[in-house]
Amino acid sequence: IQYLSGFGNECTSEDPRCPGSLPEGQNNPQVCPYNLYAEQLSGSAFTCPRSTNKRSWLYRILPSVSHKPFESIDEGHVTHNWDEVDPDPNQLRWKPFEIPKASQKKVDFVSGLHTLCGAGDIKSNNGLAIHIFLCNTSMENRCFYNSDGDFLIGEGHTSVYFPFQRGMRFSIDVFEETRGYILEVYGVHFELPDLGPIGANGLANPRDFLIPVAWYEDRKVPSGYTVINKYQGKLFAAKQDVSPFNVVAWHGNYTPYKYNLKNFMVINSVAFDHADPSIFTVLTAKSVRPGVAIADFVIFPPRWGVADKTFRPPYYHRNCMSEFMGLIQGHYEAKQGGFLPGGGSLHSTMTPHGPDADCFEKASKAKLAPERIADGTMAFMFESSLSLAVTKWGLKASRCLDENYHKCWEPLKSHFTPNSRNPAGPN
Ligand SMILES: O=C(O)Cc1cc(O)ccc1O
Ligand SMILES: [Fe+2]
Repeated sequence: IQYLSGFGNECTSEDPRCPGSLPEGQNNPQVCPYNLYAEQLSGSAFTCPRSTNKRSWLYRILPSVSHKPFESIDEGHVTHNWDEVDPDPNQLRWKPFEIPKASQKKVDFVSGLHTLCGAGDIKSNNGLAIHIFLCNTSMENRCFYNSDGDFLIGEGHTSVYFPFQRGMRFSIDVFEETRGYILEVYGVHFELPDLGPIGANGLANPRDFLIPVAWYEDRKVPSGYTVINKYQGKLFAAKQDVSPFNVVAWHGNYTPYKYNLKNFMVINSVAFDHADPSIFTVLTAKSVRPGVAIADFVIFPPRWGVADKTFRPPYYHRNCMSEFMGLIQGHYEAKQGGFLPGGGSLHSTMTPHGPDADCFEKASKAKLAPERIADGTMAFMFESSLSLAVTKWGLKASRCLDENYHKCWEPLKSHFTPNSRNPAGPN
């Protein structure tokens, strides 16, 4: 696959098998080149300001409307019911979510979707959901699209994240038992965070976002191709007799894209103190309140720790935001044990959290030489201004909730020495 690069750019692309397939100078010729159908995909209201206006023109073999009616299907475990269980402010941690064995049951991306937590309202386009997918089989003659919002999808083996924006169809192939995390935001799109005093460059650089070029298949599927749609939180399926991946040419700024987390340009403290994790924001889905996100996607990438006279791991914290964390690979610096790749944790609004007792003891005594932090590791956080509710699957059916999580802080003891200002005086 070839890619164009840039974040949110206006691009044009033609499948090289059909040169000249993009109409010249207009979007709706009476007859399109190669007798294609013109179809607009709108990712924003027509009337959005230019800076947030998103749409693409697709030139396809058949328009998307060539399908049989949608019917409700009973697959996966997606929900947007945030009242399934009573609220629970406790620190929650999940062991690695179990992937079904292919030898026992074939499960693809859609049938392996499970909603873990979320908040807000799908119908008024305000909120988010965090889903886990657990699958062992490729989607065969099936594709998926989400009417409710954008899906930011990451899986465990690569460090590549795929935001599939609202309405875009995709089909996921897997080569082994596969697990991953999805951050869904309703009604808004992910953006690059502003850089402020950092300047014009840094964090996730726009040119590292890759957009696939046009490529079509003109494939009849007599047995039926199934288009699955998540609409108002429920799954529906419609049959058609051709592949939907029939776009010969397109232009616009509303496209699928992918980003490799290894390209993240890490900025951090080079003098003293632990900077807030917002310095590691890859993408943000903004709310209408300035500086307040529906959800931020934040990573904890491999880097150098060099801060002097500093307790270097994450500080103890209570936050008005909700913090869901996952681990793609390696170990997270604040929790050496218990937080495992493929698991997760949720520290809800104002719920205390921070390094486990072991981490505190070690980091308080450590010699502060320059040190590689998180080599071979990729942890991430979905941080939201909404107060998240956990689903029945998350609390019970997944059978992965770690009942002993709170014990990692139990050994914390007072070191208070009221008569001695040990160790440091003013600098
Ligand atoms: O480990 C966490 O919970 C996330 C986190 C990271 C950090 O560097 C500072 C604060 C914080 O809550
Ligand atoms: Fe925190």
